Amino acid sequence: MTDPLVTVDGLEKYYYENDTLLDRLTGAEPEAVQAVDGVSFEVREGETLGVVGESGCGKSTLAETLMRLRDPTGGSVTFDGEPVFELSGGDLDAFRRRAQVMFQDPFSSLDPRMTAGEIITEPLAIHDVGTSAERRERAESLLEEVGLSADQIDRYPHEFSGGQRQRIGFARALAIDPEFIVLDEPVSALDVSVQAQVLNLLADMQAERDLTYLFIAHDLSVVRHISDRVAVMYLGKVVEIGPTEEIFEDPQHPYTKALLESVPRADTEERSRTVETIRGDVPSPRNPPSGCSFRTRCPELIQPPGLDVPQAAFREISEFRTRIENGNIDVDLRWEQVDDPDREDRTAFVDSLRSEAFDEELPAADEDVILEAIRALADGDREAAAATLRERYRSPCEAIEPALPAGDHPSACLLNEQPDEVETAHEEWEASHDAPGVGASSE
Ligand SMILES: Nc1ncnc2c1ncn2[C@@H]1O[C@H](COP(=O)(O)OP(=O)(O)OP(=O)(O)O)[C@@H](O)[C@H]1O
Repeated sequence: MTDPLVTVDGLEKYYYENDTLLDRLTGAEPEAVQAVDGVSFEVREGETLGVVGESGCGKSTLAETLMRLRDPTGGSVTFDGEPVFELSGGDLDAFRRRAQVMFQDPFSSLDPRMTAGEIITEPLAIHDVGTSAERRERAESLLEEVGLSADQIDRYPHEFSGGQRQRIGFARALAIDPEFIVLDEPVSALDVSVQAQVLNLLADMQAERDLTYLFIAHDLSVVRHISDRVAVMYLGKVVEIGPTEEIFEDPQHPYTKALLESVPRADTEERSRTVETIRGDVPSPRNPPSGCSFRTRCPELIQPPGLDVPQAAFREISEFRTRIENGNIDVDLRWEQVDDPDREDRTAFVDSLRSEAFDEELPAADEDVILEAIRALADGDREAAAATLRERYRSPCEAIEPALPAGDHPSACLLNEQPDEVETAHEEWEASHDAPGVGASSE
């Protein structure tokens, strides 16, 4: 289980949505959706690497790009020593036989006009393997292998249940005897009871046929039992990767910890504890946050040197800052809410926004700074409000981009061990921000 079968190195897939002729004529910069943004990992022979992350974090784009179903915008993939994006002719054909993909939705990924037998044998026909009688025989035995019966070969997808359709999809992926299968959310659309059966089938087949899997899911509990290692993705990047038990027992990245906190617990004692789920929405991959992309939702955001606000309050301050920086506070609406069309009662405006934005008690010095910022907003000076908060509350997490160091269980977080260049940048940043309000505004 040590040799890598698949090596993904700095893989990048940006979608350029606004790259129209007009944009090109006017010289407008195309707006990139940074769906996969510099992903590196290995899948070792015979193992299952689970990839998890919330919807939209780039899992399917990663799968499709590494299978060469989409063109990458950067990086490379190596399959058994061969550079996948440079293959052509017979070598590309061989790759397409050795690596298969099985998609999520059992209701849309199978062609409704084809019988189970036609669906399963299609890859064999494409690659011109066997006579049609041999292919039919192969489909019958595959149906049996995946827990269906050979006499269902002439039925259409609508005659099968969701779990049975996934079995057909899996039989199709197995038809050509691949070594590597990308399973893209193979059980997400199924009931929990059926999920377990399909997962068992995947595990049995892997053992029987020495398969290597890349198993994609948005749900950590699904990958736990089938994966040897797990990679956690957030906004197009891998933020942590490691052996499955370590990821579950000793998660390193605040995002992984938050994902684990949101997994429902079986045991009652644990179920009753306070579970802090991940706050806020995933930022747009068109405009990901600077520095660490998880910082806008992170419960462990690092404070600048010399500042020591209780963490919950710091988080509220940071969220308030983000709203101001992004222009997400409607000043006109706030004045309407305080019922002051002449905009004279600044105190009412300040009290109203202060109590809406903060549940936490703030230290006196911070209370003053927050009120100063809100007064600037009341005066219509959003930039002054943003600058006031930026000066005191700028976090290294927004200035420095963490990276995955080498090792068995790395995580991309400034709180954890980082590659030398990131450590150095962090130290230099700290040195130039020695106390709240000192030097911070120079950036
Ligand atoms: N063809 C496309 N053109 C432009 N943007 C796209 C395209 N396909 C996906 N995206 C965007 O890229 C990002 C990543 O999408 P992707 O489907 O890879 O994520 P995912 O983690 O697989 O999500 P899900 O689990 O919902 O499928 C999303 O913001 C999505 O809107």
